Formats: sequence, structure tokens, C-alpha cells
Amino acid sequence: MTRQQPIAVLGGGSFGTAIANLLAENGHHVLLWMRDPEQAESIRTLRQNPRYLKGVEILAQVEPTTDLSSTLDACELIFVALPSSALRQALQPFAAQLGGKMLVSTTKGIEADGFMLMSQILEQIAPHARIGVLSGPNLAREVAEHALTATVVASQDEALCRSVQQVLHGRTFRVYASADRFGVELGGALKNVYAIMAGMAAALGMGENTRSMLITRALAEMTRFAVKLGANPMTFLGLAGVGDLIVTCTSQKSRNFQVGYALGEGLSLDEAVSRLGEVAEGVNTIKVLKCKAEELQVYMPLVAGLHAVLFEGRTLDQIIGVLMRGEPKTDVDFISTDGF
Ligand SMILES: NC(=O)C1=CN([C@@H]2O[C@H](COP(=O)(O)OP(=O)(O)OC[C@H]3O[C@@H](n4cnc5c(N)ncnc54)[C@H](OP(=O)(O)O)[C@@H]3O)[C@@H](O)[C@H]2O)C=CC1
Ligand SMILES: O=C(CO)COP(=O)(O)O
Repeated sequence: MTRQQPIAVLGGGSFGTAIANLLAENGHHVLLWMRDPEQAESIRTLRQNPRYLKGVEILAQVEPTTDLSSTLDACELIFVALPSSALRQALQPFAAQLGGKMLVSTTKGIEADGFMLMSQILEQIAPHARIGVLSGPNLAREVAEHALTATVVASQDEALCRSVQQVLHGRTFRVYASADRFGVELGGALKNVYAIMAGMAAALGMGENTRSMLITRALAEMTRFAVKLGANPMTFLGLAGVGDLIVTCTSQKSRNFQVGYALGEGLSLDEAVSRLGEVAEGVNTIKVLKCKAEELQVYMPLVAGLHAVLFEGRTLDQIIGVLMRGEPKTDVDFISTDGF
């Protein structure tokens, strides 16, 4: 990739916009693809995204576009910041243009059919592309407002990791590399579910002990699940595991947390989602995860509990009772007993 070649960001939502601005700050020409011509025109003329990240100035080097085919042709490095529900449908028609490109998913969701992560979908659509993921504790607004932030680029393709580090690393944004693409991506998708629970607990006035218990047991539960799928548990101790879990379970800026908060205030799930008006991936992930955990026979009491409240007509009080009175367990699953 030459310095003159533009970099593509697909998706004109909060995260796509934040990433596009970071790249532009580092001197790159960015093609920010979105589906809505009116939104593109507003960005072109007002240098603000009218719907997402209000108040954030979009730099001149970010060029909004609605022409996906030309965007893909012009760029070798492509960040994908589309919701998980849209990624396959948006890119499948352009599969022939993706061979040899570096495709980096920033999307933290799971496709129900086949339990596929977004980078696996990219791999399926474009078997000859070079694939990576970007994930970590990266609330879009904080990234855009230059809060000191770290993230992880994960791929077995070391050159791809280096390219992403080169273009994104900057004054306020540090990019760490990992070879564990699956673990990094799974961490980003799973934590959304626990952020919904944390939002509910916050709305109900539960205390800091409760939040700490929830985060820690969530980490145990998601790690147990990931190990069953063959992931490396150590990845969950990094930014894309516990790092992202902490930020989404403690911040009102997290959309998944906000959905949980609204549920805790007594709104229905539909009301909570429509009040948000943005993507909260955890709402779909909880369904997919519950099924997969049952199929794999992984013990995930928090996931089962949230699912029961959202979709099986159980009350939160009933579920809290079940969780707290469950049989006593050991604290850390992965402590070796052979001398360490
Ligand atoms: N926001 C954050 O803090 C972070 C988000 N992420 C991940 O990034 C992904 C995107 O989230 P985010 O940017 O926040 O979401 P937003 O809700 O802010 O924006 C979603 C964007 O996707 C577009 N979109 C929706 N459906 C389609 C479609 N079928 N075709 C083309 N474009 C479509 C929307 O367009 P329109 O406006 O026209 O509907 C909008 O531009 C999620 O998986 C999220 O988990 C990752 C890290 C941080
Ligand atoms: O993934 C995120 C922060 O790392 C954003 O979380 P939300 O999608 O819940 O806003």
C-alpha cells in the first residue's frame, strides 16, 4: 500500500466515522462509504455526521462516498464497520473485487446461521483476501474525542498487522498486535451480552460489589465458552477480552449498557432498542450464544439468566434468586493444580 493510496472505511456510523477521522489525522486519504446519499452530502458540506457522533468535526481528508464498487477498487486496506446484520449482504455482491485486499473487521457480532464471526464471513465471501480484526475497549465517541485509547489488531498475517499499526497508531491511539484472531474477535462479540446485564444492574441501583462480581464472573463464563471453541484463554486477559468487558460494563456510553439500563427501568426490549436508535449487537448475540452454549454443553448461567428474562418471561428477581442460590463453585477455572 502506498501512502498516496486511499484507505476505505465501510459504514458511516459511530465507529466507522471515528476510525476514518483517526486515519485522516495520520495523513491518509480516507474513502468513508455509507449507503445514504443525503448523509454523505451532509458530511461533505457540513463536515459533521448528521446522525452519529454529533459535534465531532470530520476532517477534510475523509471523503464520504456512496459508491462501494469504486471504493473497493481504489483501496487495498479496507476497514469494515458495518453492523453484523448488514455485513454479508453489503459485501457479497462485490466478492470478486475483494481478492488480495486487506479486510479488517471492526464489527463485534455473530451471525446466527453457523455461529460465524465477521472475519469468518469475510473469509467465506473473499477466500483470497487477507483478513484481520480490530477490537478492544474503543467507545467510538471517546476515540473521536481523543481519549487515550488502545486497541488490538489480530491476524495471522503479520504484514497486515503491521500495516494497520502503521496507519492507525497515533498521538492518542495505540494499536497492539495479536496472532489470535478468533480469540480477539470472540471477546469483542461476547462482552456485549454482559454489558446489557451491567446496564440493568445499574438501573436497579445495585452496588459496586455487584458490578465487580458480574464482570469477573462474566469473564470466567466467556473464557470457558471460548476455550470450548478452541480459543486461547490468555487472549481474554488482554484488551479485547477483559479490557473491552470493563469498558462496556461500566460506561453509560456503551449502547449495550444503555439497552440494559432501559430494561432495568422497566422498558420492554423493543422499546429499549428503539429508544437507542443505534446498533446494540448484544441483543442478537444473546440468542445465538444461548443456543451455542446449550449445543456445546458449556455452563453459562449469566447468559441463560439474561435469555430467560428477555425471551422466556422470567422476572429478574427469579433469575437473581437462581444465580445466587446456585451450587457453590470454584473461583478461577484455569488454575493448574500441578505445581503452579
Ligand atoms: N460504536 C462503538 O463504540 C463501537 C462499535 N463497534 C462495532 O462497530 C459496528 C458498527 O457499529 P457502529 O458504527 O457503532 O453502529 P452505528 O449504529 O453507529 O451505525 C451503523 C452504521 O451502519 C450502517 N448500516 C446499517 N445497515 C446497513 C446496510 N444494510 N448497509 C450499509 N450500511 C448499513 C448505518 O447506516 P444508516 O445510518 O443509513 O442506517 C450506519 O452508518 C458494530 O458491530 C459495533 O459493535 C466497535 C467498536 C466500538
Ligand atoms: O464495543 C464497544 C466499545 O469497545 C462499544 O460498545 P457498544 O456497542 O455497547 O456501544
